Amino acid sequence: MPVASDTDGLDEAVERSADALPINELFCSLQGEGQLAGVPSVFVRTSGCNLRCWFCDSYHTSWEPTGDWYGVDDIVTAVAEYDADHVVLTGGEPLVHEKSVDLLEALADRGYHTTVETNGTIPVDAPIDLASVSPKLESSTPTPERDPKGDGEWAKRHEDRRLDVDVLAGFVERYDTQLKFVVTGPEDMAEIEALVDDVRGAADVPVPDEAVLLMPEGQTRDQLDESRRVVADLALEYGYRYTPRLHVDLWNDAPGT
Ligand SMILES: C[S@@+](CC[C@H](N)C(=O)[O-])C[C@H]1O[C@@H](n2cnc3c(N)ncnc32)[C@H](O)[C@@H]1O
Ligand SMILES: Nc1nc2[nH]cc(C(=O)O)c2c(=O)[nH]1
Ligand code: SF4
Ligand SMILES: [Mg+2]
Repeated sequence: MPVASDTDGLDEAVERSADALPINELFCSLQGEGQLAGVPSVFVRTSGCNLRCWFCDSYHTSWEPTGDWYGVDDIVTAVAEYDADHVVLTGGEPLVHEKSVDLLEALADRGYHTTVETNGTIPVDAPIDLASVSPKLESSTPTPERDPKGDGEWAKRHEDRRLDVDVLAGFVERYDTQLKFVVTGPEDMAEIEALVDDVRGAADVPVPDEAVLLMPEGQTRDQLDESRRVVADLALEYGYRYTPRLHVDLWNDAPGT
């Protein structure tokens, strides 16, 4: 069923989020992205997002959100069916849902290592072992030409919301954090450099270059064949870290991977 597309509206989804989480999918795979790439992990994908990246690889959590509502205990039970001690909470944007904090607390109580995949626009206080923050660049904005659904109706809202340096600095200060940028080409680098500088200026802890990850844009193996080498060369040139999209390399765009 359709679920929250945003946190602004007083729709049924937001009311329901008071006692449950809208889950789009829950599966076990290898972490495909970032510093824990290759680690067997259970993925809990919530539905609903406050942004609309034109390239979103999880269309049915953002542009057309769908999912079913589950209580935290039921989610923990489903996670425990798998033989993995890492859990990745993702979406959609998991932090639009207050109940994500309860889920993270329940997972931490049971000894799981938790990663949260987030766009870094919503502050949170929760037991998070790795904050995998993916700040959204101008190249993510759904302009009329790039909008996968309409004629750019979301462009302004996306632009207004996509970056908050103080919120990003809060993640860096509070959690072990990786800043994982989706790179569409060399034109993204000036914005990445300026943003990393701004976060360094706002945070009272260091942000080492190895915590800044460049990830090629691409939802399919064919798309990554075009982008991964360009982005790897940019990582070498700028001294940042490259991250593959291992799951796409291995399983292309198959669901549940
Ligand atoms: C679907 S998002 C969900 C979490 C959160 N909303 C976010 O954007 O970080 C999960 C990860 O996939 C990345 N991503 C989404 N679409 C992508 C694409 N077409 N190519 C590369 N990475 C993509 C996001 O930047 C994020 O790091
Ligand atoms: N294997 C695999 N690794 C991932 N790392 C982050 C993902 C995400 O969608 O947040 C993801 C995903 O969807 N699959
Ligand atoms: S912020 Fe994440 S879930 Fe939301 S549209 Fe962008 S990539 Fe998709
Ligand atoms: Mg994914």
